[in-house]
Amino acid sequence: MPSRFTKMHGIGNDFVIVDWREDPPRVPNAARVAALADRHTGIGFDQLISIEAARDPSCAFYYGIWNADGSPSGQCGNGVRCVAAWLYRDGAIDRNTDVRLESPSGPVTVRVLDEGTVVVDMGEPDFDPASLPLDLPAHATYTVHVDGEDVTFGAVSMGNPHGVVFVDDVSDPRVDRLGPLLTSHPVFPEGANIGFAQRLGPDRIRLRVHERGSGWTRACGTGACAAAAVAHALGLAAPVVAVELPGGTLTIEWHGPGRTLWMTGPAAFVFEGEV
Ligand SMILES: N[C@H](CCC[C@H](N)C(=O)O)C(=O)O
Repeated sequence: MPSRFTKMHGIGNDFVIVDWREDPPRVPNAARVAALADRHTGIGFDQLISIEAARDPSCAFYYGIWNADGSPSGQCGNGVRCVAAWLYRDGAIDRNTDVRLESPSGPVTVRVLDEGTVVVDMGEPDFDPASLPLDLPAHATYTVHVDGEDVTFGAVSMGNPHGVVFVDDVSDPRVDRLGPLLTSHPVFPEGANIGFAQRLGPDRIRLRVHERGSGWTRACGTGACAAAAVAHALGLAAPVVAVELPGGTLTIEWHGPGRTLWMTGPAAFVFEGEV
């Protein structure tokens, strides 16, 4: 990978952004990504994100996403806000203007409100187990046996797979135990990001997410979208929900099937670097 990078974060979910717009598409070496993600011996990040030339001519740019262990992801909600803020600061896109960007799982539309706030049309949440992928027949919720107990979750794809477990208290040690076990549970053949959601009211959810490939993160944008979508689908949430993650709060708006979902939140620059 080229040596220059920008360190950014979206409510504490941190990224190394690399500019590969002039380069042919490539897949970074997983071991190299994992070495750079190491917080003691590398740069440290939850996800590596590349900005590349669009492959879909209807989109302005493409972005690629790799987890801290080097595995690829189809989508990243906090990351796409950082990509939009990066492109705006670079002069490549305008503010208050809808711009289509191409993710590995298809297009999303971003609008930079100012350099630090971005709203994203994340597309329609997909509850089809086949597209998650989830190795169970379609249902509103699913129950699996994990570590001696039955755990019930809702599941949705936001371009990447999510399971959402409603709990009374996200700080319960049970959450710490179940996160890694569910992420790698055989019902998710490609793994999943697992959100533990505490409903604080119809318009407020507290959430912690154990991410596939990156572990516990301070925030997961697609996890916030997934929690709000599952809560709305189960009749537990209003269309506009504030999702409180350990690193900050995102606003998620979804009006139900046939509609796309909107995520609004911050994007922050940390430093420029070279390796
Ligand atoms: N942190 C990201 C999600 C990364 C998802 C990744 N862990 C996966 O393998 O799907 C977000 O803000 O949406």
